[in-house]
Amino acid sequence: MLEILTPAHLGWAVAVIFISVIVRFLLRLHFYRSLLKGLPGPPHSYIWGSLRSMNEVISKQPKRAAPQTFGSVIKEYYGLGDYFYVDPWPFGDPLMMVFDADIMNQFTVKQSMPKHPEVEKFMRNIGGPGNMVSSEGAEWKKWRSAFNPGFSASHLMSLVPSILDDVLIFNEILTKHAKNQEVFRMERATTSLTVDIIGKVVLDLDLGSQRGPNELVDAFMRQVRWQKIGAQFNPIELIDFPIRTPIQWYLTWKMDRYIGKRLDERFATREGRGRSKAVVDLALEAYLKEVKGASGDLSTVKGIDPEFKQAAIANMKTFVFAGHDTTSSTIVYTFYYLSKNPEMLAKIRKEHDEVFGTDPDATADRLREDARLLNRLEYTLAVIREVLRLQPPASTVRVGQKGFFLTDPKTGNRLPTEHMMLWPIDVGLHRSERYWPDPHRFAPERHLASSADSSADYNSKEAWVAFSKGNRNCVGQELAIIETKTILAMTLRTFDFEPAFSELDKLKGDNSGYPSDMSGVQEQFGDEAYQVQLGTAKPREGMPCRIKLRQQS
Ligand code: HEM
Repeated sequence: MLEILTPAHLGWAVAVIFISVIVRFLLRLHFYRSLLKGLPGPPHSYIWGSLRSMNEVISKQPKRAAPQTFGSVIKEYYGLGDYFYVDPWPFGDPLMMVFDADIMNQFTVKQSMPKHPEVEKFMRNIGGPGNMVSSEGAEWKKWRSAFNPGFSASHLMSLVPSILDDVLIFNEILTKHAKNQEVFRMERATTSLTVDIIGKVVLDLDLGSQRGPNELVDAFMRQVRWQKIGAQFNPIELIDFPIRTPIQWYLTWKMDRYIGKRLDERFATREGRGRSKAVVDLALEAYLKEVKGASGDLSTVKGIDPEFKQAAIANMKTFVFAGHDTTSSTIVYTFYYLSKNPEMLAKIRKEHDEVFGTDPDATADRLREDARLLNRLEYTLAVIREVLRLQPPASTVRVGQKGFFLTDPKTGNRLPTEHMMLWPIDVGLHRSERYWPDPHRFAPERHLASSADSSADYNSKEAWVAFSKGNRNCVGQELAIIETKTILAMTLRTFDFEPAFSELDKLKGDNSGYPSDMSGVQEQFGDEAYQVQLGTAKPREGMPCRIKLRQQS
């Protein structure tokens, strides 16, 4: 045998493998480059696809800017229309970037196209197989219906007292920062707050991450930092897998073990507990329904089936992730925009005085008595919607299919989607002059039904997509709004907030995972608080800031 394998044979084998790899590469290059022929987009070449033209624009942006912002700047730089195609192969699939609400509706509402495989890849380490964000069809439906009761309006209102307990701790932390007169990263504080809130909603557990370290939260935060953002935006991801992959496996194992234990505990103690709408208990309820079957006999069920348990864990993790990251950024950006717009800050404070009385310290009691007071915060809701318009933390990404064409509403042209990633660009829709006059201006009035502001355009809500649209829209949107309103009601009249990007150097090496890097371009859309990608899109550098107690100022 060994005699047959001469060096010449080995040489030939290597040459054949090498040539096949090259041929395959060239065939795929030809395939992808031909796919976009004649379609609108930035300058495209046979060798580079759209990579060079993308780079021309992206290199002028802050180096850590969130990829979801790039579509808008590419559109503006090359003067493109409300949809166009980009070809980043071999770093990723061709993208169809959509800035038109009608076209977006065609693949999210009229027909809900499946999530792109990149979503599954993104969720693999944060959720896992069977998670609700990336699953499809019967599996997705099963979980969405199982969890829906956990997000009913009446149940969410019943959560307000528990949210208040966590916000009171948050206020103690802010008070300490105010008294110490120190610069700190607001995003760290709001993330611990929203994690603690979601811990109760999902696991019926006080994770206590505002007070000190927690194993699950620590693993989660590290996992988010190791999350890929796509090789087309960060090419290092093509080669760093020997380090990234084992770390991600380890963190997944830690999170699964923690949540698995909680599931077992809840399973063992399920009798004697009344009907609970914590996500963990809704998952168990779905399981018991499934195993009970037609016979209705549960006496033989001694534990949770491993396959079901794995999917339940994936969904718990998904809720913990989706339920804190996005809300945390929204709160931080609300503080930011209000600090830049004192007259709006005065207006929202006035609304809180009117609804809760003029003593801010009595707000928690008022809300414990009647959580429905939150429904009266009309201006506060407009502020939150406007923050989410300018800084949406997440978006949906779908996959095109053979035979599935979109229609240009202006020309009636059929637009191909096969082999494409279909991406409604939230940032682009939200900052489009076509839908929002003076689009970069922070103007909550746009969302009020009774506004004298002439820029308000009430018919344009179809272009507000912060929670996505259609049957895959955000299941946690009401919770996010209730939570954010509660936090704002409890903080805005007690503290004055001030961004402190110029003092970033004081936070260098603070173990937050943020680099405190002030080099290069540090503005996007005329704003220093641009979004970076860390899990979802978050405020740059975790929003360094100073805070003052109002009686101090
Ligand atoms: C301001 C806060 C939030 C924003 C902006 C937001 C945004 C979004 C968006 C854009 C999607 C669609 C993602 C996609 O199609 O891939 C989504 C889905 C989802 N969100 Fe949220 N979200 C927020 C808060 C929450 C909260 C608090 C929870 C949980 C309690 C949550 C749980 C989920 C889940 C489970 C999905 C998947 C729904 C499905 O596919 O059926 N989100 N969210």
